[in-house]
Amino acid sequence: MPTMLEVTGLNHRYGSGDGAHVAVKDLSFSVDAGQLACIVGPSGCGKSTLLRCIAGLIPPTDGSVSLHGDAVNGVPDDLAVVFQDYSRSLFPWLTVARNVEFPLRWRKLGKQERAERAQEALDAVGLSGVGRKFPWQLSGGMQQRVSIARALASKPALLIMDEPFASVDAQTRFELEDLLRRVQREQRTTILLVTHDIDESVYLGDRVLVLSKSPATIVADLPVDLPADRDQIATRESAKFVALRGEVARLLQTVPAKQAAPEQQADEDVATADAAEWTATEEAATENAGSAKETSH
Ligand SMILES: Nc1ncnc2c1ncn2[C@@H]1O[C@H](COP(=O)(O)OP(=O)(O)OP(=O)(O)O)[C@@H](O)[C@H]1O
Repeated sequence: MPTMLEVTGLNHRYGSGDGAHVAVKDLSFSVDAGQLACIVGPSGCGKSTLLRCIAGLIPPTDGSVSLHGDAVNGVPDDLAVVFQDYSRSLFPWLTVARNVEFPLRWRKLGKQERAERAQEALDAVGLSGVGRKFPWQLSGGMQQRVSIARALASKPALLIMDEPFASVDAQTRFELEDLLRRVQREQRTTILLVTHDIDESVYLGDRVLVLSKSPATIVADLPVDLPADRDQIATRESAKFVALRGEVARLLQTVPAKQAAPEQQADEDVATADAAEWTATEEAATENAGSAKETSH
């Protein structure tokens, strides 16, 4: 598969002098066309900064980003972003169909084609009949589907997602994860998705990039060797899934420490506690599996 995204020697520093904060350090990776790469890292490590640099929203202090071989300087036309907060990303005064069509206004497309593209995107996310409603008439999960439809309607070369399912309930989250994997495979969309959720990164990803504590750098790039067809119950119970999520948790638990501001250290402690909890769960699961095997003998 050709390379869609290439990040080379990326650095980003906020401010200068004594008050400077290095958020991203010497970060390099690439994503192949059609791949879904998940990024997981401790809270405050620099994930959003990395995404902003990749999306061309802020220029990196050093290093480069290229999309299908073209250097990114400013937001590329063929890039779409889905944020966590769907309620602030949709226009409440526009219908769902108009929201989905909105970014297409800057494309050289006729009115009819814009409407067709919007309908196709709504069909793809299972919202065929709601084009005439307003976002506030929909549930949170449906609103996030509209955001995804809007991103897909522009047929982006790269879809960037920043914690897209963090604001919905667990059941809706599962549905949206399955929807995303289905749409990604059907449309061969290249996706870079940031999540705090270790399980989600393994369930969704073709690979998982694990970041260090701040400043963000890559500590591991793990291929997810799970079948392409995933199931919320069977996949999460499989030995491969449990092993991978344990590996990610361990990596997050042992990422190198650094001098952190007290409030940032508190956030990092929460992320590390989460990772420790997963490792403990995994050990318990492994022990249970072991005793189950022993019992069956
Ligand atoms: N505009 C800014 N000016 C100065 N410092 C900033 C700015 N934006 C972010 N930072 C700092 O850069 C570091 C990384 O922030 P960033 O938001 O990229 O992390 P994150 O991993 O996305 O955080 P979270 O997991 O909480 O979403 C943090 O210490 C943050 O305080």
